Amino acid sequence: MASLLSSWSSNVLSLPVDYIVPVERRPGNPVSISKDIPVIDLTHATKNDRVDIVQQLIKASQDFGLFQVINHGVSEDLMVDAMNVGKEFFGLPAKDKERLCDDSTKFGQKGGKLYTSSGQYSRHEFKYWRDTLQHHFHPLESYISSWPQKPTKYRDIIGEYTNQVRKLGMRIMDMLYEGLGLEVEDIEKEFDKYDCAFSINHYPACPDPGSALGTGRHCDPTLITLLQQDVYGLQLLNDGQWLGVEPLPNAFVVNISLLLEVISNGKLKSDMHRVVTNSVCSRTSLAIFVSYPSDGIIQPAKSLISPTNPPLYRAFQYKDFLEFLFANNAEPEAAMKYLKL
Ligand SMILES: O=C(O)CCC(=O)C(=O)O
Ligand SMILES: [Fe+2]
Repeated sequence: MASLLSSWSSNVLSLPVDYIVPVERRPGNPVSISKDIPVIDLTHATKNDRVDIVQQLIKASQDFGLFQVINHGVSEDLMVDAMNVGKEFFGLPAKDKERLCDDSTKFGQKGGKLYTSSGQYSRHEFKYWRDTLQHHFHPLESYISSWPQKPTKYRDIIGEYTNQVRKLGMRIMDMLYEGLGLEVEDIEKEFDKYDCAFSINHYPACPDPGSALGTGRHCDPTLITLLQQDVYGLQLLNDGQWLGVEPLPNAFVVNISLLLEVISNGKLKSDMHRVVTNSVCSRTSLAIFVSYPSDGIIQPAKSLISPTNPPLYRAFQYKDFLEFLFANNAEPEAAMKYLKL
């Protein structure tokens, strides 16, 4: 297993050659922060304004495949604590982290992963400038004992954070289904079937941001992803143009992901995004991925299909799709070819 970037990157003055991205994949001209990406206030989402908010969510999902939400109900203090604990984790001495990179630890056996660059380190022709800690969290009692023990507050804070953000994800899914006209009897029951994962991504300051990437362009293979970010770096491809996603205090970025594009039969679009680095400071992001269990069958919702609205995507078992993505380096074009009829 390759050594974590956060254990050595502060000792290098120039970008190691295996991190140099081919010219056509480099960040290119500076991308400015877009003021067009919708920021949706959920304050009154349970009251009279709900219909209006649902419409805003659907429109943003169609126009950008990405939006931000504010006044979402997740405690702001908790957001600060979770971000701090994520930073502290990557600031730990190398020996405390590298232990978790070994799959044979309790952490690895429970499906937790700590890796550098991407889950496919050895297969990539170049490396990404990032480290990631990822693990499951629901139901909490099944996973918490395998989570990192350092920082000492990690389990308490991330346990409560994932619980609250999962609930927010559930509310957003509920509203998106409502906007699509999909009947879901009991979102809480439905959501209990959903598989959720949590990631902390850490992108140290980079000696040559123009030649490197934090995360390559991709669409998430989930239903939705909720993301908290502290420093600029996330970019969204919209109408062939990269747009910068503004880091807003106390906001969550919500990505519409591939499974929701399929279920909505293309009514909602998954967004393609990437992460660029900077030379001044590190960047940390916290992500909650909401998706199906791997044995689930994904297909366009029956109620959205009619003779005039034929299915545009095929039915597939989620785990087959994940295997396909793995074999194809998560290339967005290959993913679309797999999904579309
Ligand atoms: O760090 C970010 O802002 C985004 C990371 C990401 O796209 C992912 O983990 O899927
Ligand atoms: Fe992503």
